[in-house]
Amino acid sequence: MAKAYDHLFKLLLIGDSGVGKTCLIIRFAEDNFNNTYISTIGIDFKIRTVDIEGKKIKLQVWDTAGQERFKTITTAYYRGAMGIILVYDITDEKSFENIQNWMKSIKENASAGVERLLLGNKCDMEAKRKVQKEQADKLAREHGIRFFETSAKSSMNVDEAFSSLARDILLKSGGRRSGNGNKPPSTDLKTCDKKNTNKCSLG
Ligand SMILES: Nc1nc2c(ncn2[C@@H]2O[C@H](COP(=O)(O)OP(=O)(O)OP(=O)(O)O)[C@@H](O)[C@H]2O)c(=O)[nH]1
Repeated sequence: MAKAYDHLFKLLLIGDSGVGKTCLIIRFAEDNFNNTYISTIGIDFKIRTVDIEGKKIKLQVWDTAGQERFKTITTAYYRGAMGIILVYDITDEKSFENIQNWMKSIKENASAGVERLLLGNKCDMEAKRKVQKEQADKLAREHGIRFFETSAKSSMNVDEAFSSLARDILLKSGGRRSGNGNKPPSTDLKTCDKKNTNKCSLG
């Protein structure tokens, strides 16, 4: 049987607790949104295959817990990631200030040359905005990475952000990556149950 995809890319979302990492992944993978907040415990992933430059790219998107107490578990997953998405909440200045710490954590734990992307989430909450777009634009420029403002709630820029990261990885790899390159700790596991558990089942 023909392979259902040309490339498998592993992406990882990091950022403070509550910025909307899980919601962004759910919007991207399932086109859904829930206002209820259940903090992620440990790590989880979802899958969606997208078409980029005529190639079928299977994206395995890993969700990390933002809480400090899970740091040892979550940083162990940085190494196998081909792309890391740093998320802050545009209504929460502290989550933006902490991006510098998350950048440092990437430097310490991820593979050299990992593609990075900055997202300012919850851009549907304009009235509560604390972080100006220009500040984030500047930070992204300083680090030489792309930046989008997104809303997991309204869908704004969610597909665009994931696709742009996947495209950058594809271009960087020259389309040479095989399906099982950079294997993450549980890449042979196909499904994970919902948030709040870190249990995966064999696919
Ligand atoms: N208005 C609005 N609310 C959002 C958006 N994204 C997430 N939220 C809300 O923010 C809260 C936290 O979202 P999560 O996705 O669970 O946050 P997280 O970053 O995964 O948090 P941890 O698992 O603790 O690291 C939830 O109540 C969501 O409904 C968004 O784009 N707009």
